[in-house]
Amino acid sequence: MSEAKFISFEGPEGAGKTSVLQALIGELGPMLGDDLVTTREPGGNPIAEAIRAILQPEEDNGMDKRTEALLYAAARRQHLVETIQPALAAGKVVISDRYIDSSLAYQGGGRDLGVDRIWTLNQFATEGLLPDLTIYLDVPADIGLKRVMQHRQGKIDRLDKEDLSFHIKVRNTYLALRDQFPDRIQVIDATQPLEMVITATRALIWQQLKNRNGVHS
Ligand SMILES: Nc1ncnc2c1ncn2[C@@H]1O[C@H](COP(=O)(O)OP(=O)(O)OP(=O)(O)O)[C@@H](O)[C@H]1O
Ligand SMILES: Cc1cn([C@H]2C[C@H](O)[C@@H](COP(=O)(O)O)O2)c(=O)[nH]c1=O
Repeated sequence: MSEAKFISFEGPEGAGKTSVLQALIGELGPMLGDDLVTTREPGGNPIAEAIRAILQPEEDNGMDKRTEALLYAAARRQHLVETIQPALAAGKVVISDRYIDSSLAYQGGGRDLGVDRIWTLNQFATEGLLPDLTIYLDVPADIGLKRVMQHRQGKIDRLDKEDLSFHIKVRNTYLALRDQFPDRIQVIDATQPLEMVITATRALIWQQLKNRNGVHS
C-alpha cells in the first residue's frame, strides 16, 4: 500500500484556492484515480455540509462567535472520522480545501478568540491530526476581497462581508502560524499571476508525492 498523504490548502478570502485546486486536481486525478480524495471544510460529507449551511448563510444570522468556533470544530470532527481518517487508513492522498488553520486564523485571530484557545478546542476535534503539508496562498486582505467581490460566481457569505480589519487579522494570524509551523506550512505569493501560483503549488505537491507510483511531472 502506498504511503498516505494529507495536504491542506489555506488562505484568506480570494487567495485563489478554488482556482488552483481545480487546475491541479485536473492533473492529479488521472494519475491517482481512486487514490485521490478531494474534500473541503466546512463540509465533505452530509453532516458537515449541513453544518456549513448554518455557518455560511449570505446574511448575518446573529451567530455567537464561540458557537461559530464550536460548529467549525464539530464539522471538522465529522469530516475527520467519516472522510479523512478512512482515506488515510486506505493509503490515499487527501487534499482538503481548508482544515484546522482556518479555525486558528478566522476564529482565533479574526474573531479574537485566541489561537491557543482554538487550538485546544481543535485538539479535541482532531485528536491531534495535522496535515503532512499545508499550502498557504498568501494575499493581502484588500486584494483578496476585491477579487471575491468583483468575480465570485457563487454567493457572497456572511464571513466575506466582515469588515477589512477582520480579514487583516485573519491574514496576520496565518502569517504567524507559518512562523510557528515552518516545516508544515509552505507559503506561496498569491498576488502573482494565477499561472505562476499554479506552477509553484504544483512543485510543492509533486515534491510531497514524489515517491508515489503514477505521479510524474
Ligand atoms: N493569482 C490571481 N490573480 C488574479 N486573480 C486571481 C488569482 N487567483 C484567483 N483569482 C481570481 O480571484 C477570484 C477568487 O478566486 P478563487 O475563488 O479561486 O479564490 P478562493 O481562495 O477559493 O476564495 P474563497 O476561499 O474566498 O472562496 C476568482 O475570480 C479568480 O479568478
Ligand atoms: C474551515 C473554516 C472555514 N472558515 C471560513 C472561511 C471562509 O470564509 C469560509 C469557507 O469558505 P470557502 O470559500 O469555501 O473557503 O469559512 C472559518 O471561519 N473557520 C474554519 O474553520
